[in-house]
This record gives sequence, structure tokens and C-alpha cells, in this order.
Amino acid sequence: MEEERMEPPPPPPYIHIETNDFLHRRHKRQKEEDIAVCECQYNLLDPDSACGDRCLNVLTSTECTPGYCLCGVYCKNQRFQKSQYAATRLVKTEGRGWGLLADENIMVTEFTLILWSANVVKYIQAGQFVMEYCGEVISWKEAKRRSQAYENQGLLILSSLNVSMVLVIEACSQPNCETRKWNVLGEVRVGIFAKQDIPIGTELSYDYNFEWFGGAMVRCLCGAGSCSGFLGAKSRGFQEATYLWEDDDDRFSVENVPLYDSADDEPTSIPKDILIKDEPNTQDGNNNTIQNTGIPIIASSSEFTPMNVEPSIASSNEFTPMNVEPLNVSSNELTPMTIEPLNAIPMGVDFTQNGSIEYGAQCAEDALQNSTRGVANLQNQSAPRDNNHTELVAVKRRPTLRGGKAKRGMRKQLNVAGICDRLASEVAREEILYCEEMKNQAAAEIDSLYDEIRPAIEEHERDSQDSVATSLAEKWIEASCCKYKADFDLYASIIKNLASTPLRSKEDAAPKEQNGLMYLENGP
Ligand SMILES: C[S@@+](CC[C@H](N)C(=O)[O-])C[C@H]1O[C@@H](n2cnc3c(N)ncnc32)[C@H](O)[C@@H]1O
Repeated sequence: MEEERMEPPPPPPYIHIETNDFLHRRHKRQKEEDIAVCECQYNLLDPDSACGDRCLNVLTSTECTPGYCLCGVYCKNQRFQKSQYAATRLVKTEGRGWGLLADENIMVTEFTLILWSANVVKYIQAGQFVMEYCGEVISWKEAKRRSQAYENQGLLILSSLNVSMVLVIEACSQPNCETRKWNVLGEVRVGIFAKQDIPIGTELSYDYNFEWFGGAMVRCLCGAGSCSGFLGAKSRGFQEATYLWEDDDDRFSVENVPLYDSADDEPTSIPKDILIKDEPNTQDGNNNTIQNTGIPIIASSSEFTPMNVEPSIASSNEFTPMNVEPLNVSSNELTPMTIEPLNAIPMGVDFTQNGSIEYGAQCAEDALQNSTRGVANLQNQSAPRDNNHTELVAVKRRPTLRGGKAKRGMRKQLNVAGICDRLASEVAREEILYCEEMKNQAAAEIDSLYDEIRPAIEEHERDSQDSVATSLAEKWIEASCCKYKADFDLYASIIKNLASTPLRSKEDAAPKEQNGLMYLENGP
């Protein structure tokens, strides 16, 4: 990175700017009650006393407000306001256009913060302020519009003559600088700070955290060992465009990010009195385990075949055979079943024409629909073969689109009432309906919470600087977890009961028609 001092060729004409230009709103005025006043008092013998590293404002990345800081003109915590930049100079780089060199030794100072109350000593590194990152401040909407326009043009055009020197700093995967946000007179401002000592003559760099929206892919020439090859290569857009994606590849979907060890969870939130109704458990220890070998499972119509679902650990690409243990029970008996928590994303079970079973990771609704269909199809097969029974049909996977977004639109509405209608056991129906009620409540709660936080989100999007309050974020996370848990409980309950509860006989349950579709038919 070290380059010899030489006179650079003249750069193209530009106007050097040192303030932000707000395009979508007025500049914020700091209210008096929002002014943070530190406790520093200037001591001639200790220059660091005037808002140095121990200043409460410095420690919270807030600049002191002139007229309110007791250190007056000695206050050292007004670097953005006074444009106290490090000395730099332009340099023409090899293949990367113009860059910026340190024109003085830029230092990282280390200091100690003592948290007296907890008696904890913590070291914090404070890098020297290099310069402010300033330019046009635009709304998210405008940012999206511009990125779309750049994408359409296939290139990035900096059409403005107004240039902050920061715009010349190069991208690097092992940069010597970083960006930090500071609160300056009520506005958030972004600065470039040294991450390490930078000797004079060294080129400055920081990680752009560049979001790639499409268009040209720019090869990164930073030369760092850990370089990812292209500008924006770490961004989602770039990765989606360059990785090989397959159906059901849910790498980025939120559902698949393991957040906690579910072994610590309570098994279910369904009240015990609903789960343990005193219907007899007729499981008789039948050990006729059928391994799934692709042979269709055929049972007589009077037999009810509960499924024993073993806990399975599967990635979306792995095939996990499932043990199906047939049990002979009379249609009036209920065999409750325990489903162990799955250490995997929800499994979709597709029954195909040749009787083999396909497993695939899908979203919970998809899994449920397929399981429901699978069980219905399985039961179709249970009647004698010579009576024009509906054949098992090949289940075509719906295409999974990138990012999981489009999948949402394709989800089918779950017909809980229809499923319940087919079950002979009152307890099973009650349990499923209870779970549905819980799911609806959780959905209503998250909807009303969204309405509550919408103003904060909109404000956040407008200003792109005020964080959503932690308490709101916590509420949101809690409500989301409740919603996921309620969803899971409902699906688990349906799968369990479909697998373990006798169906109502044809006489009991006339086929239900909805929107021209027959649900959960047991055959003619
Ligand atoms: C913010 S500008 C930096 C100033 C630029 N060098 C110039 O002369 O205008 C970002 C552009 O610089 C180039 N650039 C910056 N860092 C780079 C790197 N590590 N490898 C390749 N090109 C880089 C890319 O063309 C990028 O779009």
C-alpha cells in the first residue's frame, strides 16, 4: 500500500464539500432539552481534561454543543463541527482511479474506561478522526430509485461535481479505516476513523459494505488476502446472483437460522388438559417396522395406521428415511402419539405415484399441506384396489423463488375446519381448534404490534438515522417468537392427529366442498 511520494497528475475538476446536503427533509435543529452536557472542566495542566477520552460525550459518540460545554474554546470534542480532518492528499492508483494517501501519521490511541460501579476495567480503542463522510443525504425511497436507475444503466455514475474527499477512499477487505456514526447537534453524521496506526504516505481504505443491486460486477483490486474478489461480493444481491440456487435452497430464509437450542424449550404450549384427555392409549407395541423402501404402504380400510415420527436431523439436501410403524387399532380408539421435537427445518413429505416418499425442506405451511395430502392419499390407498380409487398423484413441487419472498404469495390457506371435520375424535378436533385459536391470537397480536410500531418504522425510513426503540424491538421479537411457536403447535397438532386419530366414516362425514374443491376425500 505504501506508495512513493510523487506529484499526481491533476484530478478532474471537482468542488470540495464539507457539509451534508439534505435532499428529502430539513436539517434537524437540536432542542435545548436534548443537549448532552458533559462534566469536563478544563485544567491547564491536563490538556486531556477538556473533553478528551474520558469525556462522557466522547464515550457516547456525541459532540459537545458550543455554548454549553464548560471547557469553552478548549473543548476537543467538536471535530465534525470544526472539520478537524487529518492531512491527506490525492493519488492516482493502478486500475482503481483516484485514491487518498495519509499526509501525516494517523494514530490510534488506546485508553482505559473504568466502570466504577461494576468495578470493571474495559479497554476501548479510539481511532483518530480522519474526515467526515458527507454528500447528499437521500431517503430510502430515493436510494432505491437511484440504485434501480444505476442497475438499468449497468454502471455507477457520480454525476455531481460536488465531492467529499471520502468518496475517493478506496474499498478494501482489510481496511485501515472504518466508518462510525456520531451525534452532532442532534443530527447523525458519519466519519471515517483510523482502525490502526497509519503511517504517512499509506493509502486510506475502508470496507464499503457495498450493496450490489445488479449491473456490472467490479473486480476488487485491493489485494488483501481475505478479499472476496468483487466489490459488493458479500452482499446478498451479489451472492444470490452468483451462487447456484436450487429448488428448496433456503439458505437465507430467516426460518433456517438456528438461534437457540430447542432442546431447552418446553415441548408445547398446549394446555395439558387438552393434551391428556382420558381416551385410551391403544398402542400395543407392534414392532412391525416398515422401512421406507419405495413400496406403497397399503392398509385395509378398517385399520388405522398411526405413524411414529422419529426425531430427524436433516439438512435440506439430505434424504432422511422415516420409520413408519403400523398399528392395528379399531376405528373408535384413539392412539395419541408423541412427536419429538425435530432438530431440523420442517419436512415436507410428498407421496409420489410409485409410492416412494420424497422428503424436502419447505416452509411449514408447505410441509403441512403436503403431509395432509400425503396422509389423505395414503388413506385413499387403504381401500381395495379394484374400486376405481383415486390413484396417488405425483406431487409437483412448486418452484421456490429466491429470497423466500415470492413463496409467501403462493401459500395455500390452511383448511383447519375441513381437517377437523374428517377426524373422528372430539379430543383431536378440540386440540387442533384450540391451536388454531392460539395461532390466530398470535397473528392478531403481531398485527396490532405492527400498527403500533409503524410510525417508528416510517420515521426511521424517512430519517434513516433514529433507531427503533429497543423496547419496541424486543416486543417485536417476542411477538414473532410467539407467532412461530403458535404456528408450530398448530402444524404439529394437525400432523399428530392426522397420523394417530381415526377418520370419520363416510356416513359420518359427507364430503365437504369449498371453492369447488373436495377436501380430504377418502375415496368414493
Ligand atoms: C467511491 S469511488 C472511489 C474513488 C475512485 N477511485 C475514483 O477515482 O473516483 C468508488 C469506485 O472506485 C473504484 N474502486 C474503489 N476501490 C476499489 C477496489 N478495491 N478495487 C477496484 N476498484 C475500486 C471502483 O470503480 C468504485 O466504483
